[in-house]
Amino acid sequence: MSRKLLHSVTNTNGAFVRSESKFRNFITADGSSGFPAEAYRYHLYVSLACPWAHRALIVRSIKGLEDIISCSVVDWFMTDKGWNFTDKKDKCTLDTVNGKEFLRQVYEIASPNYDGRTTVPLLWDKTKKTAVNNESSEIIRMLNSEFNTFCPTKEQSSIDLYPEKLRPQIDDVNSWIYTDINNGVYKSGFARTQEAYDSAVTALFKSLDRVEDILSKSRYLVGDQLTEADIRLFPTLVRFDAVYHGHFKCNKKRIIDYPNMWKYTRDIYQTNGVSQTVDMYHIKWHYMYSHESINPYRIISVGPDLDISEPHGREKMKS
Ligand SMILES: N[C@@H](CCC(=O)N[C@@H](CS)C(=O)NCC(=O)O)C(=O)O
Repeated sequence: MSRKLLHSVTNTNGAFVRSESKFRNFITADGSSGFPAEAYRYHLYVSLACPWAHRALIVRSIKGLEDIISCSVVDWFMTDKGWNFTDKKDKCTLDTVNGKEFLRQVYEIASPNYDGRTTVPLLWDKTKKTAVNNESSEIIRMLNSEFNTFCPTKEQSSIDLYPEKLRPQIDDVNSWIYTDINNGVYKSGFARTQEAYDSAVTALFKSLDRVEDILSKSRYLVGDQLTEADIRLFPTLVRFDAVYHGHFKCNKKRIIDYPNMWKYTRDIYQTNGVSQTVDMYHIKWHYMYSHESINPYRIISVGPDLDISEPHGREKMKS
C-alpha cells in the first residue's frame, strides 16, 4: 500500500480503520437469493498474500471446489493503482474472466462509479457479469454450505465449518479474534501514533495469550472439530513470524514462543487441503515490497527458518 493509500485508512488519532465491504449478495443452494449455486458460474479473485482472501482459498480447497469455482491470483505487488494481473510471475495469473489489467476495472464493471477500496477476495458471477460479494467472512459461509452437491466426495460435502450447535461460540471467538488479532496486526503495523500502536499491540498480545490458553486445553478453538474460527485465525498465525513480527512491529513474542499455538498452526497447516493454499513467497514479497512507507528500501528479510511440516502431536488431544 502506498503512502497515499495508507494515509486514507488512518483516522485523526493515527489509528488504522478498515472500511466496510460493499458487495454483500449471497449465493444460495436453492437460488432464492438470485445467485443460485451452480458449477463453473462463479469466480474468485484473490491474492495469495492476503489473509482475508486466504480464508476463502482454504474453504474452497477443503470442500474440493477448485474446479467448480475458478480463480484468478493477482500480482503480489500492490501498486499505487491497486491490485493488477500478470502471468509473468510465479503463481500469478491474468484476469481470465474479464480480461482486465487492474482489479479496480473489474469492480467498475459491477459498479461504474465505484469509489471504495478494491479489495480481495472478490467473488464474481460470470453469468450476471457482476460482483457477488467482497467480504471474506461471508464468502466462506457460502462456500461452506451452499455448494455441497458439487463437492467431489461425500466426506467433503459433509464437512460443516459452521455447525448450528456451535454457532454462538464460533461467533463469540470470531469477534475478539477479528478485532484484536486478524485486524490487530494491521492496526499495529499501520499505526501512525505511539498511542495507536501501543493500544493495538497490547490488545493483540492479550488475545494471543487467550488463544494460547484455549489451545492448551483443546485441539481446536471451538468444540472438538475444525470450524470456521480456526480457518479465520490460521492465515494470521501462518504470516506472523515471517511478516507481522518484524514488518508490523508485533514483536513482543513470536508464534513459535507459544508452544500450543505453534503446534496448532502446524496442525491446521497439515489438515487436508490447507498446505497448498500457503505461499510464503507471495506473503513476504507482498508486504515487504508493497508497503513502501514501512520498508522504503524494499529489502525482503531472510527468515525465519521454520518447519511447519514437523509432526504436531495434537491428534491425541481431547477437546
Ligand atoms: N473486509 C475485507 C477486507 C479485505 C482486504 O482488506 N483485503 C486487502 C488485502 S489483505 C486488500 O485487498 N486491500 C486493497 C486496498 O485496501 O486497497 C474482507 O475480509 O474480505
